[in-house]
Order: sequence, then C-alpha cells, then structure tokens
Amino acid sequence: MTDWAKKAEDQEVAKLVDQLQIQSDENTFSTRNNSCIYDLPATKNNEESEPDVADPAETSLLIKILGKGLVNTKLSLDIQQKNPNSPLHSVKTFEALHLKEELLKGIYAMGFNTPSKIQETALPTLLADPPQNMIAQSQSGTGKTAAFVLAMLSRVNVKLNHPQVLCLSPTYELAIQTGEVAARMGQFCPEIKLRFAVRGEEVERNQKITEHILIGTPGKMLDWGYKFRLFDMKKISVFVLDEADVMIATQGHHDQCLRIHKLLNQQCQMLFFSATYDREVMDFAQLIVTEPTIIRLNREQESLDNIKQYYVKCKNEEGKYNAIQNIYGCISIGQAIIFCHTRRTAAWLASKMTSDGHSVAVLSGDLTVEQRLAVLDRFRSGLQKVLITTNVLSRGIDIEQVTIVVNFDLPVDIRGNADCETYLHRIGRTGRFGKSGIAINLVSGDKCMAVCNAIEKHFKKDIHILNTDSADDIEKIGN
Ligand SMILES: Nc1ncnc2c1ncn2[C@@H]1O[C@H](COP(=O)(O)OP(=O)(O)OP(=O)(O)O)[C@@H](O)[C@H]1O
Repeated sequence: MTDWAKKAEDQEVAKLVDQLQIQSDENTFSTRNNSCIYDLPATKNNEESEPDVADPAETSLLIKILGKGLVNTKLSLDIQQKNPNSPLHSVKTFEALHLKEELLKGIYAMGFNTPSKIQETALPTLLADPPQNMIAQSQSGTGKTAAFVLAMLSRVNVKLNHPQVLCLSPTYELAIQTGEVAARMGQFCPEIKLRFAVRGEEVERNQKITEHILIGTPGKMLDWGYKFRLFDMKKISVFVLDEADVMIATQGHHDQCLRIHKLLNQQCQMLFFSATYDREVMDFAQLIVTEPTIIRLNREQESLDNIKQYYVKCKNEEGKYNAIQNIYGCISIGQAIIFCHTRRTAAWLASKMTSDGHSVAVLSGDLTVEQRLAVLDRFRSGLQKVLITTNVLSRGIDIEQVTIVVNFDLPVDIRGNADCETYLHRIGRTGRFGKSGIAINLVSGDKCMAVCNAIEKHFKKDIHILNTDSADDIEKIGN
C-alpha cells in the first residue's frame, strides 16, 4: 500500500492548481497582468459558432480538483427501497458502522468526524451482509467517493491474493483521484493492495495480478480481465461504477461496462454512484443491477427563492453589450458570471470588454482542463471579478462569492426552446449555501422574450423587468 499510496500522491492531478503556468497558445489565449485576453481568431470555425457543451467527465474532474471540503447539501435524499432485506437505518457516527479499527483510523486521519448525508444513508446498506446492490445519487462533493471507497476497503479478504474489487471511472484522471482517496483511507491497512488499471500501467506477460483492488478505466480493465486473463472476473465480489451517468451515456464506455458486467458472477455486489441520473440512465442501471437499493436526490426541493431574477430588453447584441456596460459597476462589486451560448460570443464579449478596460476572465470549451483550472483558480481567488463562460461551466462548479449571474444569451435547446434545466443550473451558480443572488437575463427580439416567458412560467417565479438606463433600477441590483 505504501508504494501505491506514494504513486497516487505523486500524480500531478491533485496539485494542478498550484503548479499551473498558463502557456500562451498561438493567438487565442494569453495572460497579461493576470487577466486572460482573447483575440478573436481570424477565421470562424464551426465549433466556435455552435453551442458550447461541457464534457461531463472533464466537468467531474474540475469539480473534484476544485472541491475544498464537504458540500452540505440542502436537498434531501429519497430512499427507494427495492430489496426488502436492505438495512435502511442510518448511522450518525462512523463507529456505529462497526468498521475495522484501521479503517476508522484512516477516516479520522482524513479529518472526517461524522458521516455526510449520503454516507449516513448509504453505508449501512453498502456494508450489510449479505451484500446489497445499490444505485445512489447525490450532488457533487457530498461524500460519495468516500462512501464507496470505504465499502471497497471493507470487503477485501487479505488472505486471498487476487483482485476482489473493481472500480471503474470514465477517465484516467478520475481513476487517479479515486485511487488517492482509497490510498489515504486505507493508509493503516498496509496489507490491502491496490492497483491502477489505466493507460501506462503494464503487467508482465504470464503474470497474474495479485492486488485486491483494481481502480481504472473500462478499456484497460477489459484488456486485463478478459483479453489477457490476468485475473479472474468471476472472483470479483464488489463492482463499483463511479460517475455512472457518464459511463452509461458514453457509447464506448457503455458497451465496455456491459461486457465487464456480463463477465462478473451473479453474487457480485453492484454499486452505481453518480451526481445525476436522467431517466434513460436510471432505466439502464435498473436493468442491469438486480434488486438495488436506490438512493435519489429530491430535485423538487431545489428552489430559486433566494435568487432575484430580472430581464433587460435589448435591441440587439450591441444593446446587450451596452446593458453589460451599464451594470458593470454593480456586478463587479461582488463577482459575476456571464453565460454565452457559443465560444465565439464568449470570445467576442471578452475581447470587447477587455478593450474597454474591464478585467475579465474567459472560460470555454476550447481550453484544456489545466487552463480551465487556472482560470477558475484566479477567479475564485478574486483576482478577476467577472467570468465570461458558456454551458461548459453551468453545472456543478461552486464559487461561493458569486452574487450575480448574467445570461447574455438565454439557454435554449437545439430547437430553440427554453432549456429550463440549464437555466436552473446556471443561475444556481449564485445563491449558493442559502445566500441571496441576482440573475439578469438579456433579452433581444420576440423569440428571446418568448424563451424568457417560458422560463418564468416553468418555475412559477416572477422575472422582473430591469431598465439598465435607469439609475434607480441599477441601484436595485447594487443593493
Ligand atoms: N464525512 C466527511 N467529513 C468531512 N469531509 C468529508 C467527508 N466525506 C467526504 N469528505 C470530503 O468532502 C469532499 C468531497 O467528497 P467526495 O469526493 O467523496 O464527494 P463526491 O460526492 O464523490 O463528489 P463528486 O461527485 O465530485 O465525485 C472531499 O474533499 C472529501 O475528502
């Protein structure tokens, strides 16, 4: 374990934020005096003028790296019991779980005193005998990884020298992150051996894998377990699918996970964890996990009560820009995020604001994960007050001090209809942790007004008109 733990710690991922040095990348990204300045590329390409979308695996990685401590969710978890044998009591202490003493020591050494909501709900079922299957959902940063890692470590029989636990992640970096948690939590259990099944890791020919826990990506896991028969899939007793939504929704991963799943034996404990599940993903999960205990987030409780919403009528894009100019003084008192539909609009807006002397950061899908981390890190530390972005940032990334969200473009789906879910995610970037926040929607044209009306109707919450030419109105948002 010690070597392995060291290896995990050597990985650069967790230290990216500290180590990053932004490199100038041709003419598209440069840093001057801590501000990122976009120069519009000379030629348009399709990606820039199409809606910018987030890669869910990259978003998960960003959230994990940026996450500092536990997020205390306001939303409750619904337990939908399927298996009558499931022990559905919850625990208020880690002691009540009757864990091995070494594991308890590991938990405390990580600074955990009491279980989080998902942990207190899931752990009794995860650790129950006979083992129970589970499909669990809880927001990012609420302690899911720690919950299933504890289950993985608890199930290992160290007397058997072969893999017993498989944990699949969608990417190399996410697998490394999970491995780091396992290494830390198991630091007092030196007899438990872990191994990464990721690119770059090789096993000598004709050698069998003897480590107890394998954490990796589906392709490598299939190679090792099926193609090269380096371990016996039938001897796996715990199978964890982390980021289940990404795994199931991504075609290649989906097929590989299914193949792995088919090679496991019927008694293997199946654990699926994710921050979100849309209906298709949940249907699929329920199809392949027998009699699961299902823990789900109660989304209906999500409310916009503490966010005041406004719309500003604008003639055209220039009009929207003028509105931003008018409110800039207010929005830069706290911190603001401005959402655009495409990378191109984000780049145009950033360049225009920069040339007008405003210090803005910009983050869109053409930046690497490292560049995004650096931008977010500067924004979170307050070096820049305004962040211009796209849907790449709409979900999951919390920046506590954001007080204003501006929709330069309202979120729409491919048919041009209101995308209410994305709207909720975007404006949910403010008003975190019960604080009050402001959302300002820039509306130009009848179509856009119809989208704004549809959003208002959907959430049954008033969106008030704001005249950015009126000092009185500006004062409203300033206070
Ligand atoms: N019981 C606890 N007490 C204190 N801190 C905790 C506890 N459980 C987890 N944490 C910490 O909270 C942070 C988030 O936990 P974790 O990564 O397990 O969440 P997650 O739900 O898996 O997030 P994601 O959806 O991003 O994968 C981590 O820094 C972790 O060390």
